[in-house]
Amino acid sequence: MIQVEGLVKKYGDFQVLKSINFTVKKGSVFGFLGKNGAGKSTTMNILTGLINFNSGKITFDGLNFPENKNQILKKIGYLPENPVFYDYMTGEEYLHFIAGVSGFPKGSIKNRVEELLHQVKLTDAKDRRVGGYSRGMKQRLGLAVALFNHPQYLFLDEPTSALDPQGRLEMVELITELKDKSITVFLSTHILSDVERVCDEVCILDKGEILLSSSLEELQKKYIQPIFDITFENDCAKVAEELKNLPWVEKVVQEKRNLSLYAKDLEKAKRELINQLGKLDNPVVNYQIRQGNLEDIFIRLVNYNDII
Ligand SMILES: Nc1ncnc2c1ncn2[C@@H]1O[C@H](COP(=O)(O)OP(=O)(O)OP(=O)(O)O)[C@@H](O)[C@H]1O
Repeated sequence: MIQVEGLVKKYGDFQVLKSINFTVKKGSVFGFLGKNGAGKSTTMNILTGLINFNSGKITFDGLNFPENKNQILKKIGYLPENPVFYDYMTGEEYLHFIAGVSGFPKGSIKNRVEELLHQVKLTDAKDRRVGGYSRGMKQRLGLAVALFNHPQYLFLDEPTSALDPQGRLEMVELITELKDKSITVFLSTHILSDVERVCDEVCILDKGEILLSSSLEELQKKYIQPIFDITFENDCAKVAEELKNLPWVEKVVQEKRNLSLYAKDLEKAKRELINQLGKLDNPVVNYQIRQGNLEDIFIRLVNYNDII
């Protein structure tokens, strides 16, 4: 278990992390979410010992960090956002190189490399130069590096954000397989559908503060509610302004002719919305009530429109 209490990080006068608290349960996949600049990489860099922090307490399985840094780092694997390789080496050579520099027992290297290449599905590409790998393949090679020493804790910084849908799917599948091996995964991302697929716990960081920390299941129970999606014949910015002011409306998100309405009082919304729409001079061409997902929760909690 990782416990973070009152963690503060400052750069000069700028407080990047404003006394944050969270717990990562053993064996869970912990989704650490936030917009660009929220402080995700800073938190990961602190937890993986790359940078210091100003105040607060961090423990890994009850062991204080950084007092027991060397002991703790042995249990950690880290895949940075943009892993860097020697492009002239093949995937297999690169893993042998990593084994050498990390002091892995010589007699076991060959087997471990083979095992990892198989695990990250690069066996067929092991003799190709890394320079010719796709981004997805490079991320998977980076994952193999992070997994080399059988870590108990794996930190993945935006592992899917630069990938195409196929690459993302492959990475998410690999993370799901790690869950079965009881590795605790700390996954920083802003791709909400990936979080929904693979995470057990979710923590939302916004401007250096934790907005919410909960299991995905609780979050869905508490926040997921139906959403009214309406398409108009014409741009509906004016309609959105009018609806926003109604007492039973929580939030309205509008783009061109489309509008999504989140209701404070669902029963009232079901009855009143139709009446309101009938009074407008902008005809409705589509109206549906849809079950919300994690993206909708985010839109309600923070303005995530710029990243989704
Ligand atoms: N070395 C530094 N010196 C000064 N400010 C920094 C430094 N590193 C990060 N910051 C600032 O701290 C804030 C948080 O940055 P961080 O990289 O942790 O965010 P993030 O949530 O990981 O965002 P992204 O998704 O863009 O990587 C940003 O405002 C950033 O400009």
